[in-house]
Amino acid sequence: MTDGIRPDGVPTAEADRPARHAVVVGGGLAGLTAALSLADAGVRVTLLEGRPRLGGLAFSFRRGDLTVDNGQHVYLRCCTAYRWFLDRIGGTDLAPLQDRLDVPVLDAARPEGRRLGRIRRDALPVPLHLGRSLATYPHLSLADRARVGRAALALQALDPADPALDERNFGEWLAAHGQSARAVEALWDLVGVATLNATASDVSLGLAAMVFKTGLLSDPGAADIGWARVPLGELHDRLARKALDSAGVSIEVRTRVTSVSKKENGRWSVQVPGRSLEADAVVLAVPQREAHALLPAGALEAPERLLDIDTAPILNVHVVLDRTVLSRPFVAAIGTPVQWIFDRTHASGLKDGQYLALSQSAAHQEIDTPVAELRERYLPELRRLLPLARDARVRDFFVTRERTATFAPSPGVGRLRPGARTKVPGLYLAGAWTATGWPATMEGAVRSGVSAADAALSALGRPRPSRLFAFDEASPGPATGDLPRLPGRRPGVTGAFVRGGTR
Ligand SMILES: Cc1cc2nc3c(=O)[nH]c(=O)nc-3n(C[C@H](O)[C@H](O)[C@H](O)COP(=O)(O)OP(=O)(O)OC[C@H]3O[C@@H](n4cnc5c(N)ncnc54)[C@H](O)[C@@H]3O)c2cc1C
Repeated sequence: MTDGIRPDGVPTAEADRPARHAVVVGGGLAGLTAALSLADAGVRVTLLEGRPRLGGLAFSFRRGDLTVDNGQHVYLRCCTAYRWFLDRIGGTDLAPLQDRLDVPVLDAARPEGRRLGRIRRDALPVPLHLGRSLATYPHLSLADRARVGRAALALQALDPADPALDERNFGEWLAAHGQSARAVEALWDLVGVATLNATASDVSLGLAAMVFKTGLLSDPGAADIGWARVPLGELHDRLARKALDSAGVSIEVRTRVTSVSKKENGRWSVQVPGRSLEADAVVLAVPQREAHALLPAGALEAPERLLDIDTAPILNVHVVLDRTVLSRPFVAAIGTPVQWIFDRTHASGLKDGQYLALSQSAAHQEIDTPVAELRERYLPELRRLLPLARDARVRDFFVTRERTATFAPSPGVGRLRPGARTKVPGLYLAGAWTATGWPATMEGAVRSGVSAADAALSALGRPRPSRLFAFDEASPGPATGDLPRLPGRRPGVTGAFVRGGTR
């Protein structure tokens, strides 16, 4: 008998003894969620993070008087787990959602005055909620608009959990469904590159179907956009730390875990420089390469698969100007290398002028380009897109580069992503790269943390805390085992809107 669990999976009296200790490795959103969830269930939790701060890939830093996010982050109304997380840490009001989806899209190639298109929704049921917006979208021809409508209906009929779809290529599927290069640029990639961090030709059809069905074709309000009106660090570091503290989690930053091993007494030993911690359960909430390095032998059937999960970069170009040149909180762009522009002025603490962040996803070509070259490329584009920028003085220009921002959503990636449970009792995996059914997002990270906590709690014989995020009953939640997902089982997605309260 191991870890207080009989072979038939029933917790023993041993498992019920108080103050079981769990160590969570990694203080990104997955680890924060796992730690909070375990502590809420009465488990004694230690959270170990290698960096000096919490928040993982979604963090802030200071640059002079500015507080800068490493990269613009948004979420959607359908991101019910991330919304639960915001609520749990007391951050909901600091990262509100739009009342209704409204994305201004500027086409730099069109004459000034005729550049603006809008992707908006109205209150009609799906798919009619986007019908009016599509019918009047100026960046597509009439014929393209009709073909987009037909492709959307075909997409709606796909089952994203079908493993065969994961092997197929979204770009090829779009071409086979009559989508022109223009439709891909002005619509499918406009949304897909920002959410999946890859262009359609590099994306698994299963993941693309998941994103478009969940965001645009499931519930009228599903794609309403939310973003932090404060620096990310305010949410994912300060408020998360406060919530962890009051839940009794012991937090150690600047503490890098070097190995994890099972002891003869059945407990776990977690090695950090100079000492080791003993635990009944360990959650590895670190990126896939780090997880591979820390996994003890036999923990996964094919651990080398983790190394085949590729990564994709995101570049953010930050421009501080002496005046306001963009009157909206954000715009998307086509006909230019610029992808999305966000107004960061208020969140950064800038007192006068305007601070814009250009969020450049799937930035393989530019991730190592020198700042001076990026400046030469992006300032003229900004001036081309935003007429008021032409007379503005640039006060500061800098870039942030995240080389491994997300896992690459390539065809076939689904079979590489393990669930929360490993083959060794007491050791669990979390991270946006695990088998959540979602692309690499804050939502996926939180869902993975909940799944890992669920798996650990059932092994420790602890009841699930009532305040823990509930995967919808119609969809049992992400796969927790190291097993291939079954056709027809879309974990945590089909019912994702039920709690969302859309309007
Ligand atoms: C620029 C950028 C823009 C993005 N935009 C969006 C967006 O708009 N919307 C969205 O939903 N998502 C977005 N994402 C993705 C999102 O940030 C991630 O999917 C999510 O934050 C991943 O969380 P995680 O906990 O799985 O992993 P991570 O954040 O990578 O956390 C892992 C943690 O483990 C720590 N660690 C690693 N090894 C060890 C060790 N040995 N010991 C101790 N600690 C260790 C790391 O320091 C890190 O803090 C973006 C990401 C980037 C980089």
